Amino acid sequence: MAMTGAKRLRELMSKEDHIVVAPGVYDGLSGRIALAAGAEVLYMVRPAHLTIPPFLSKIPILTTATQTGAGTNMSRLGTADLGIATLNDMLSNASTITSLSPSTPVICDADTGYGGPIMVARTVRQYALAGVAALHIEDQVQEKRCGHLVGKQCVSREVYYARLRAAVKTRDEMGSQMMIIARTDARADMGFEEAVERLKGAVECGVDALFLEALQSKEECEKAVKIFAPTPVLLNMVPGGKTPQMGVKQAKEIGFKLYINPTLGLEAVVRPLEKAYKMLVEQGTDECEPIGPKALFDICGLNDAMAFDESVGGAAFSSK
Ligand SMILES: C[C@](O)(C(=O)O)[C@H](CC(=O)O)C(=O)O
Repeated sequence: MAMTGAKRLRELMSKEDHIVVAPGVYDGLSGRIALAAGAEVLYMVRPAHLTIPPFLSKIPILTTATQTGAGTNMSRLGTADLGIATLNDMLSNASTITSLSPSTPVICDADTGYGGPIMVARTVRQYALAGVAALHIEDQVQEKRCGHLVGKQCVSREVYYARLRAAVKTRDEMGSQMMIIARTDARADMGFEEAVERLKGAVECGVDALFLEALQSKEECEKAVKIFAPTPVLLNMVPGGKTPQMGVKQAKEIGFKLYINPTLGLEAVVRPLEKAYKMLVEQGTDECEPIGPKALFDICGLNDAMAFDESVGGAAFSSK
């Protein structure tokens, strides 16, 4: 099985003096836009039958983003990040995103794994088959919520480790290179020390990287990176969340190997979209600066799809 995205992500993660930056994407359009913006890593990939659209051909192909759970809940289901998206919702969204550019590593939220060890195994298998480069599994209860909300509850260490062992064992049995990232949400209600102990145990379970959710200060960030070295540590930068805001440069200086900003794409669209819809509803007009339908579809590979059709003898889009 080709695991190009996973292999690339491993290469990137092992580069010295390098931090992988993965902007959060939540559907095909946000994925396309992140790719065009030249992000280093996305949560996504491209179908083999499509060549690179001209507007993308000048940007580095090796881009990475993260498929955000919050984004899938909000964008696909119109629900809050309360663990409402199921494996099938996440998987279908992940497949959409990974299909955009197969050489691009896509990192996906796998929440709690969606059940006991047998279900975690199923999740891991399905994500790997969908071309996901890395996923993270956490220790929240099934009725989970966004890691930056209050009132989180965690399962016992034993239950958590069974999830992680199931993930690692399944991945290994498949011969997949997909990375397994252990996330703990214990910091909020159990404290920093418990979160650290949980992740130490996670390393024993054979995971590849660590995600201490909602770190509360710069000092905690520094401590975490130091304690777990050489295991790579991810920083989850949520604008307005529990972790002090820091850019990629500072995160890299601290020693994080992976920087995700899951809600960036959501934050960027909500207010402008709200404004545009309101204007039409309330004033019967719009103030957008149109780029027109053709340019809109070009963002999603219009030219490329038409060229493909013609190259195999299709006549529907031929200009002749
Ligand atoms: C990383 C995360 O799990 C996600 O859904 O992308 C969320 C992000 C968010 O809701 O702010 C998280 O729990 O941190």
